Amino acid sequence: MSEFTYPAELPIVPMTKSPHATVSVPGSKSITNRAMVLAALASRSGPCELTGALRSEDTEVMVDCLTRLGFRVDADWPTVTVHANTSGRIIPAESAELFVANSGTTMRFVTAMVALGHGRYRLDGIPRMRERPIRDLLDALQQLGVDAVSDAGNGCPPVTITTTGLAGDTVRIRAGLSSQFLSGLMMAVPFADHPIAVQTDGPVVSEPYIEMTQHMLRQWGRHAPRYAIEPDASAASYFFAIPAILGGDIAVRGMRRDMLQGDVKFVEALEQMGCIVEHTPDGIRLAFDPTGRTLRGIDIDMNAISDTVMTLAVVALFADGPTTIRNVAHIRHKETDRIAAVATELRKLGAEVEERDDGLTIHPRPLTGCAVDTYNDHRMAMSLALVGLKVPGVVIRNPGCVAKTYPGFWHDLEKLRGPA
Ligand SMILES: O=C(O)C1=C[C@@H](OP(=O)(O)O)[C@@H](O)[C@H](O)C1
Ligand SMILES: C=C(OP(=O)(O)O)C(=O)O
Repeated sequence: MSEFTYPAELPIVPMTKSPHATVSVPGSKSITNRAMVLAALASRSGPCELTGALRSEDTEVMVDCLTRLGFRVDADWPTVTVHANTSGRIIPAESAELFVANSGTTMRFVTAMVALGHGRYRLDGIPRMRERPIRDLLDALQQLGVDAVSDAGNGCPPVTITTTGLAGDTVRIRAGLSSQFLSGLMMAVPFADHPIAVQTDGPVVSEPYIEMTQHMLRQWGRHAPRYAIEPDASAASYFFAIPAILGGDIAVRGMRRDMLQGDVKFVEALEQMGCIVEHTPDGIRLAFDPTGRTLRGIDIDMNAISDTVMTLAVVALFADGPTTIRNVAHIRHKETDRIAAVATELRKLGAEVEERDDGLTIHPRPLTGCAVDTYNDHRMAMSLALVGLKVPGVVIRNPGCVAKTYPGFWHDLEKLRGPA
């Protein structure tokens, strides 16, 4: 991402006034990457123009993968056009070497997608991607007659998919480590040349993403000539958290309670802590008036909205009692082990944190600013920055890691301060 460059360390300057602002966030990563996959798979029926797409590392690797697979994709961000596929094959290329950096959606969705093709495809990513699970998806593809293997034999990328298309009429898949295995399979099977029933085996994490996939498949039908992408609800969580910490109010344009992204429910967690949520025709406004009151600590199951765990953990530092976050064991397999990472960094800032296999309890304590590590995790960086808006001396290491889903984050945060 050449548009934004950041130093190795970014000191966060506290905000001296409570903000009163309306902000816009970029398009949803999850919807952008699903829309590109569906547009490509449906492109034998015609082209598709996506509007409001997110430009970030996770979506640029998706464009690159589709291009290497022989699809014609023009990215004129935030508009992406997937041209008609006239190759006569569902996956135009018969072989490809694909690199997904650390994009879980791209790795899992494209692995399922290429299984529809005829040929041999290899997918790899950065070292952390080589530690992120994919075995359950490979097992499902094997049931459908595909030679789908983890090259190192450890159930993680790189993966090699050798295929002549999907065979069989039923498949069972586990999605207890990541819902992306199931979403990827659900997007691929409707494009097989015969019906295939998908069944789940055991619990499914991050359920709202499955609903998103189902909903988008219905919206697509055989082919969608145009598709508008919602703004990113996970990105909005950082802005909603600011008035919870500093008082004031922030509205995020385009947020709606009925949007496709489950993470819009993050505002309900803040509401439980004592914030006021207002739904307007333009978006959602979050307000908190700290005069004469404090934020309440809460006990919450965040399985459905786990990308916002770190945002909530940071807000919890400023509550009047402990906050317990439960049922998110799967976030140990994301950009980093997020339970361990957030516990370590919040302790550095002075909080008392109890870490469990599937969550954590944060006990607010007096905080002292310091340099914090972000583990090359965009959400660690964006969440920890919020501490620095209140506590002097917070320095974010490797702030550039926000490029994974929100390259303009630091710029948008700065805009909140208004003219100097
Ligand atoms: O399907 C998706 O778009 C996503 C699903 C979630 O992953 P898991 O299912 O691995 O929890 C989420 O964390 C990720 O950011 C995006
Ligand atoms: C977990 C995330 O991404 P992914 O799994 O798509 O890499 C995220 O964006 O927080």
